[in-house]
Amino acid sequence: MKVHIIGGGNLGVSIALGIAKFSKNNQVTVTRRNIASIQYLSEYGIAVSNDNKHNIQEADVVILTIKPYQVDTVLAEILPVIQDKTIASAVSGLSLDVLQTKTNYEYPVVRIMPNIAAQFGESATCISFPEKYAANASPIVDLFQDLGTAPVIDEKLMDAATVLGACGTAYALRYIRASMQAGIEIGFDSNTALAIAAQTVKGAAKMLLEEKVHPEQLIDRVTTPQGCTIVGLNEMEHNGFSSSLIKGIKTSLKQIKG
Ligand SMILES: NC(=O)C1=CN([C@@H]2O[C@H](COP(=O)(O)OP(=O)(O)OC[C@H]3O[C@@H](n4cnc5c(N)ncnc54)[C@H](O)[C@@H]3O)[C@@H](O)[C@H]2O)C=CC1
Ligand SMILES: O=C(O)[C@@H]1CCC=N1
Repeated sequence: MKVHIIGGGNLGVSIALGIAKFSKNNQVTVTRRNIASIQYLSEYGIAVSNDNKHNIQEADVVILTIKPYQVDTVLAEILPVIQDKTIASAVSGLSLDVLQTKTNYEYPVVRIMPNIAAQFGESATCISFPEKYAANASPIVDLFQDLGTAPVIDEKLMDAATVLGACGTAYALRYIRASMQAGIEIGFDSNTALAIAAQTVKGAAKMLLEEKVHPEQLIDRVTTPQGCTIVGLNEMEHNGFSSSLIKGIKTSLKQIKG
């Protein structure tokens, strides 16, 4: 499959690199208004252009990784030249209904919500589409499975998926940063603290994903009675650790829903 990504910014570039590295059956081109900062993608065999219509004719799928306020301009430019190509949108908050209205119900549409770990084959990409476009969506689901996991979900959960799966990258990184700061305070240099904190999160996530158990079952294995883990965990909870995460995630969701 040939993929044309419009919007070579943070997300567009991470998807393009992910495809080049992990999805050998697919080819990718990228456009952006100012291409100076993404010229290096050509080293990965990714053609870049500042013309959204360049390379678009050869594409099977057009992926939109632009900001919500850029959608109308881009659609006005590309719709006259893309006939029945599938449009896959990663634009946050843009529902399939609104996208279909903007495209006059004439194009197969798919909503995708990847995260920037696509570049490392580790995105959690939620996908939804109208049932009538299942056949068009199928190769897109396959592609994002190459870039991590790609569950198909009910569209009413796509905003929630944006928060949990895409914003979630930032939340996880902030946890790592806080651990690193604490690590420095208790004696490590910053590089060592970061390496330990990041690997510990990677290990915890890997155990969860492979053992498919509730996190608390693994926490039980770490918390020695009257030991140092449980007193630290309880102190964090007294200070609102879980509560602040839950409140933050709900606030992010409110922001998307407007
Ligand atoms: N950054 C992330 O982690 C994620 C972002 N998203 C969504 O993806 C979209 C893009 O987000 P980012 O990549 O962070 O933004 P960004 O600002 O880094 O990327 C957007 C890119 O589109 C380009 N662009 C703007 N107008 C254009 C046009 N007319 N033609 C071609 N290219 C144009 C810009 O130059 C920019 O490079 C947003 O809707 C965002 O909500 C979704 C999931 C994760
Ligand atoms: O912060 C944002 O609005 C975008 C959507 C998901 C990740 N970044």
